Parts: sequence; structure tokens; C-alpha cells
Amino acid sequence: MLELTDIDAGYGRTRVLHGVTVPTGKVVAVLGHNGAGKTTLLRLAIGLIKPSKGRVVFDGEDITSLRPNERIARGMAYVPQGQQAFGQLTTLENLQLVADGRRGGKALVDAQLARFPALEQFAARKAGLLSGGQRQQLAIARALITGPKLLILDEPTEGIQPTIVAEIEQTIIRLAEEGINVLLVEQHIGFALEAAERYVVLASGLVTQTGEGGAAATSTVRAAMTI
Ligand SMILES: Nc1ncnc2c1ncn2[C@@H]1O[C@H](COP(=O)(O)OP(=O)(O)OP(=O)(O)O)[C@@H](O)[C@H]1O
Repeated sequence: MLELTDIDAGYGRTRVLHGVTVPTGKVVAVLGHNGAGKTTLLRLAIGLIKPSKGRVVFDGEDITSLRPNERIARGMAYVPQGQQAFGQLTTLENLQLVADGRRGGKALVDAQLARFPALEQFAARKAGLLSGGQRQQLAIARALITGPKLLILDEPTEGIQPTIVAEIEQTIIRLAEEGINVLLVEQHIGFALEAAERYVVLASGLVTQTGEGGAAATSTVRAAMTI
């Protein structure tokens, strides 16, 4: 669905990504150490930065020159790092803000509350008082209300306790089953590979390895990343 081909990109004169091609798949994990260029790749996918070389194709359409809002209108959604939410608003109000004005707004909110029991339980709690894992679920739920075909997630498990990491992994697997593709940046290699159909490893903005996901890939990827 999303094709990123031979991408060069960076900030100003600093080139961060060098000829990066990402395999396609229902769930694609982007792995690599800090500073490898993973977030830059996601920012490029949603259109926040433009490549100096290469092509971005979504659903068969060349979207390389489209802005983020045009990409969102075509069915992409982006959840940046950091579990962002309006802390002074309740969980429910955070969801309603996205749903307001959309057809079937209440049903869209209800669908996400049904998907994430913790959000339903704490619907009346201010988002600023939720745990990191709950805020992450809220951020994903807000993105899902827009009805994306592709969800782009930047480190959804950062700073989250292990039980919630497993819940988020299950959420991603279920999204793929529902036909929503996921492009995922992760530090937790085992978690990412269990959910991923394909993966790519970046080091200093270069692709050093690609392959099929699954738990069996973990040792291959760990070995590649220690070199
Ligand atoms: N706004 C920016 N301006 C200039 N350089 C930047 C900017 N954002 C990131 N970089 C640089 O680009 C490189 C890749 O950063 P990026 O955030 O994409 O890596 P990452 O793999 O996501 O790392 P992390 O896991 O730490 O988030 C780094 O050297 C970083 O310093």
C-alpha cells in the first residue's frame, strides 16, 4: 500500500536518509539504534519533510509532492512519539474532538472505546492523569477515528510497562486483520517482529537489512544490530 523507494532526505543540508527503500507489507517495522533515521523516515512518509530523491507511492498514487493534510485525506494517519493528548480534557473529550463533524461521530468514538477497554473505563478521567500506556492507546484511538488505511506509529511502546506493551502488540495485529496497514518504528525488537510482516533495519540512514517478520527473525536482527 505504501511504497517508499530510494529515498534521500534530511534537514537543510544535512542528509539523514540515503537511498532508503522500505519493503511493503500489512505491518512493516522500522528498526535501528537511536539516531538511525527512523523518525525521519516516518516524517517523510506522512509528508512533513520532502525527499531530495526517491518516490513515495500510496495506493498506487505518486504522493511524493503532497502535503500531510492531502495524505491524511487519502487515508494515512500519524501518531508521533510521546503519547500526545490534551491533558486538561477527558479521555472522551479527546476522542470527541477528532470525531466532531464526522459522519457517525458518536459511533466512531464508541468503536474505539470498545476496542480499548482502558479508555472506556477512564472515559471521564483527564488525559493528563492517564498512565503512559493509556495515553498511548488514546493517541492510537484518536488516529483510528479518522478511518485510516495506513497507521504510522512512532515508538508506541516507549516508556510503557510490559503488560501494556503486549496489549499494544495485540492491537496492531488486530488492525492488520481488519485491513488497516501499520508502519511502525520500534526499539523493542521482539515486540515489533512478532507483529510485523516485514522489517527494515536502518543504521546511519542506510538500510542494512530487510526481511520477513515473525519471532524467528529476532536473533538475525539482533545480530545485525550489534555489528
Ligand atoms: N529537526 C532536525 N534538524 C536537524 N537534524 C535532525 C532533526 N531531527 C533529527 N535530526 C537528525 O537526524 C538524525 C536521525 O534522527 P531520527 O530522529 O530520525 O532518528 P531515530 O532513528 O528516530 O532516533 P531515535 O530513536 O533517537 O528517535 C539524527 O542525527 C538527528 O540528530
